[in-house]
Amino acid sequence: VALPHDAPAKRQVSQLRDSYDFIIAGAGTSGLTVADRLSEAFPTKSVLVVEYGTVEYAPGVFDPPEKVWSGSGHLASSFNFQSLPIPDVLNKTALTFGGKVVGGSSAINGMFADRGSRYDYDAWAELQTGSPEFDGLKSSDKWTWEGLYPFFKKSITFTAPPVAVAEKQRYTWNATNFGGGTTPIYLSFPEFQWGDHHVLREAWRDMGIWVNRDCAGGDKDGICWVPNSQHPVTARRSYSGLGHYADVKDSRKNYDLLVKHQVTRVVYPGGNPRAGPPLVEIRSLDNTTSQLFNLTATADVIISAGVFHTPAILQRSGIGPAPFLRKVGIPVVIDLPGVGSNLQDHSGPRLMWNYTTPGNFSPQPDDLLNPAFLADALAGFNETPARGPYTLAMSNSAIYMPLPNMTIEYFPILDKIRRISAAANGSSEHAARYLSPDQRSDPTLVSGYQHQLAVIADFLANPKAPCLETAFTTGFTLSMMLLHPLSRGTVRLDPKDHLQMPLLDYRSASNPVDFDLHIVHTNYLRRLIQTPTMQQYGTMEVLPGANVTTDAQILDFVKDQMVFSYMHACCTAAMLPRSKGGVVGPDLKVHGAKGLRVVDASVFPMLLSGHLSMTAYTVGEKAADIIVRQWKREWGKNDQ
Ligand SMILES: Cc1cc2nc3c(=O)[nH]c(=O)nc-3n(C[C@H](O)[C@H](O)[C@H](O)COP(=O)(O)OP(=O)(O)OC[C@H]3O[C@@H](n4cnc5c(N)ncnc54)[C@H](O)[C@@H]3O)c2cc1C
Repeated sequence: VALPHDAPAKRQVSQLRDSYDFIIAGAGTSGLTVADRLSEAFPTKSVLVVEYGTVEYAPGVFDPPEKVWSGSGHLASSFNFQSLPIPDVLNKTALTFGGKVVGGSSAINGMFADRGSRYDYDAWAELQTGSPEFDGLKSSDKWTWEGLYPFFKKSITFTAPPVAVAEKQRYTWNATNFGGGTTPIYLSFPEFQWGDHHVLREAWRDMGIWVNRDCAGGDKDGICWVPNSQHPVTARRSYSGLGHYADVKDSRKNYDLLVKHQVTRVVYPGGNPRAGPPLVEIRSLDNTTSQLFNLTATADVIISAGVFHTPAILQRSGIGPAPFLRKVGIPVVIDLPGVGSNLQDHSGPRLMWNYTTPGNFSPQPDDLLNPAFLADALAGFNETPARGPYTLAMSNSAIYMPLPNMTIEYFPILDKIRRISAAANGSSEHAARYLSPDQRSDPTLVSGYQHQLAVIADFLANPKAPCLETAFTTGFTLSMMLLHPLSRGTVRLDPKDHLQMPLLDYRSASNPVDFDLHIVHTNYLRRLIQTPTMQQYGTMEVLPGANVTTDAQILDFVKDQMVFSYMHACCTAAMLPRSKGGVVGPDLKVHGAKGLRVVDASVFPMLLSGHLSMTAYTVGEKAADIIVRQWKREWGKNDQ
């Protein structure tokens, strides 16, 4: 395994070629996937990736020298965002992050390597209907579960655990759903579990939740095991900075990486978006007073700067909602209202408890305070294969619960959503009312949002499509993640300084149906406390707490304890028809622009029933396949 900090990178514009065939903005999860595939497919063509951060060592979520388990670990460099105040939730602010390093967020994330449910991706395709460019796709080219499944497999290499480990931890999986991939993005099951893990899995079963032997094949409901993105032998973090750069760089003379540079915008000479590909304007971050440089791509410019910076680059380029661009003094190149709209993230409060009759939950994180246990843990991490607590990231099992399985009273919620989705213009329930004030008058955004609400209502009615995720982490607490929020936020340039971090308006629970769902989740999950397994340890609820009983009290609890971002923001440059507020088409090309594509989590049309990295890799793989096919046709076979 190559070490990421050994990988060569360029740091000055003077080290670059005169021009490149492909230029990619952002060396993150999707961006490096695309760069790897393009440089592999076209050895005589050149690929440049421009990255804001630099090449760093990216430790796992819990790696030495850490001596106290925190569940977040010492991370590589990140962008730290604080959102604007959230009026519907006590004017609190959301905290969220993004990787600022080669590897992007795959270098700092929780290493929970799951896929969404088949219904998520089929919902994407449903939202994409109604325009010829999407409707005309053959089925393998569609952005459905079936259309993505081969790329999920291609994007990773899964290694089954040794039999003894599988038996000890009772891991189950279906190799068919993982097999075939040889890409060095490694997925594996850790050797170690904290002692309370199997207690909780038992308690989930007491609740009547079924065990799903494999959740990577699209059927994602019940109790799931989830692999971690880590090497099967060393248990070190596996991420795009390694698998799609350091591991392949030596054999790719046509693949360059420029670090410590910000892509500020793309420039269409004469402001004509049909005369592409555009120039890529960058500035050095070693010397921010230095001049701006323009780089030339002959084939495509691909923006992969992540869910917050991708819309910022587009807006600085004059591609975005025209009224906003005019307000902040940017000449409009393409009026595209969807740029920076449709922001979604997983949110929810946490359930907490104490055991009054402690059981034998050994080993527990506190054991690390014992010098002998710690010494063995540190030694185990350097053995081959690695063993012990440092092989476990944060979590690798979770429950995925459909709404009809959590409450029999879900019809009123569906009714509410459907009423909002179908309400006529002018009605007090009309969907527009739930969008931010600057978006309500845009018919494309409203129509796209109406369709999303209708799709979410169908999704929530489906007894196989999950609505709640609760992932195990040690420490007597469980997060109640709302998988398909109805609220939508925005990302906008900071009018005071366009080059700085964009402003995030999370607008959590601006559609109050999200509160209804949080209440269902809380009522449902607190039943865990009363299960025989938990009661044998005298379990007492700490949060919400015994005195919180009515829905009104639970609502107050939700507002008080809400985590606004589980670090799964998406969808701010959605792959949807323009008539539904979309930003890119099925080939990832920005609507109305030539030679400009977006490939990262921004293009997801809607949030999914899982964490995002595996889908970000997969979108990168499918996008690369589309781009390679298009340019192979264009350049002819002899040129490859
Ligand atoms: C703290 C955290 C924990 C998470 N935990 C999990 C998890 O456990 N499991 C999971 O599946 N998902 C998790 N996620 C989500 C997942 O990792 C991300 O959604 C996914 O990796 C995003 O990929 P991306 O390609 O869209 O963007 P990124 O991987 O974030 O890449 C964007 C890249 O663009 C660069 N960039 C930004 N602006 C510019 C610019 N102007 N010029 C040049 N470069 C720029 C950035 O530095 C970055 O390298 C987590 C995310 C975070 C932040």
